[in-house]
Amino acid sequence: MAIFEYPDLFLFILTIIILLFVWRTKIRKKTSLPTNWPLVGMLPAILLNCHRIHAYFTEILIESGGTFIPRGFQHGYVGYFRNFSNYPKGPEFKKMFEILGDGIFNADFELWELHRRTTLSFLNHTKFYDLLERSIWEKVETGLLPVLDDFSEQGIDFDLQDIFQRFTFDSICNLVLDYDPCSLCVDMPLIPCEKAFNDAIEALLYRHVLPESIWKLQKWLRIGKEGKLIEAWKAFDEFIYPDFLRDTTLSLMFAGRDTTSTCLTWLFWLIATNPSTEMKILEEIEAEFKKWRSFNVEESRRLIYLHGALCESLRLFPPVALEHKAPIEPDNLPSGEYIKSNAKVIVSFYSTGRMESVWGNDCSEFKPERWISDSGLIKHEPSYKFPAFNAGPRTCVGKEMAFIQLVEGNDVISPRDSIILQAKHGLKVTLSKRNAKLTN
Ligand code: HEM
Repeated sequence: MAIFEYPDLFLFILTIIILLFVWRTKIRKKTSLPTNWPLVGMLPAILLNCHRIHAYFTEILIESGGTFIPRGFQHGYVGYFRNFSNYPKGPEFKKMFEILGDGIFNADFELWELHRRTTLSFLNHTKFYDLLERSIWEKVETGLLPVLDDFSEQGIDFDLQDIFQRFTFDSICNLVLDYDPCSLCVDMPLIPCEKAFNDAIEALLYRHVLPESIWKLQKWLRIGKEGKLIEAWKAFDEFIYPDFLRDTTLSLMFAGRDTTSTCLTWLFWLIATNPSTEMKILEEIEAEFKKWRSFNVEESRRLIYLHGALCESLRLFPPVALEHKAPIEPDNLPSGEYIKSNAKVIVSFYSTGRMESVWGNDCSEFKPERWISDSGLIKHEPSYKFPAFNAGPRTCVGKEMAFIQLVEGNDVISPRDSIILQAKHGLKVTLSKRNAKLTN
């Protein structure tokens, strides 16, 4: 070849090519934006980051100014929305969450309005909060306390997330089915329906990431996460008699079990890794109530710092991390992006909580203080800034109920025991009595 007759020129061109390659690799390393490959589009990057998908989407959104249009794996947009009536959840959402049938989460338009009115009439009933407080407190006394005491006496480590999941599962069954399955007791019985929620939620998350054809194939072959989802479905139908109320009941159980237990788990992880926060929560309880004792919902409103810690946990780890929308009419997003009708819009609540542009430079730090105003009260943040309970007409109807459970869950542990974080997978902890620990 002629070029080999001019070795200097050959070396020069080779050096330029290598430099270009190194430069491109370096530039690419600095960016989180996925490469758009022929045929497979952005799927490889998405699959590589599957294990940290929320964090990955956050990096992408920060880099692209809040709105991102992925290509090649699904028709999709990740960003923010407005104009509620144009943004139902759409048929794609229902396909993914088929397990919830025609319940409130899957419903749009008239059916959703009907569900919402019915659910609110149940939750707004004058006797509801008395009943709720009594039933949660009973669960704390007959379930949570004895189980924690037992683990503490034995000095063995256990999964706190499992405890909280059992706590919220029993509580929600009590309210919705008027039946307490007693999954939270010293024997820690295996109740298939209770465990089925974990498999179902994992499979539903994977459906967001994998192309529809792949998860549908897995479903057909009954393998992987889809196989587990089929088993979970069976467990639900064996637990809740599949009549016309099945979808309503299961949706409320979905809403009430994992959200609150996830929030409690993350809160305790955050407290365990931020010891000064733990001390401040304890000092506040001591200052308000003088000595350790249980407190009711009304009294709990005086615990401003604890409230701030809960909001901070929900900001950093919102249990519902995403929201789906599918516009009826084409629209322009606030960022100016044009979206077609029926495009899938995913709003990331997780990312909103971790944007410097929304929460400031210290957005990744756990700081309950950011929720306390100069006058020492809880700061109200607009729901579009703090969407852990969603924003707009589809705001969570169980927010008050969730806060009651969250506070009662803390009521038990904070004053009594100390948590030592031990290991990964769930939240492995050992519990030791605070007084005993102090005298050691
Ligand atoms: C920390 C606890 C909770 C959090 C963070 C939370 C968050 C949310 C979010 C983000 C949504 C919107 C979901 C969507 O539209 O796709 C939602 C909806 C809903 N939540 Fe909660 N939730 C919590 C606890 C509860 C509890 C205890 C209940 C009571 C049963 C409940 C009942 C509902 C219902 C029925 C909806 C559907 C509302 C609608 O579509 O109009 N939630 N929740």
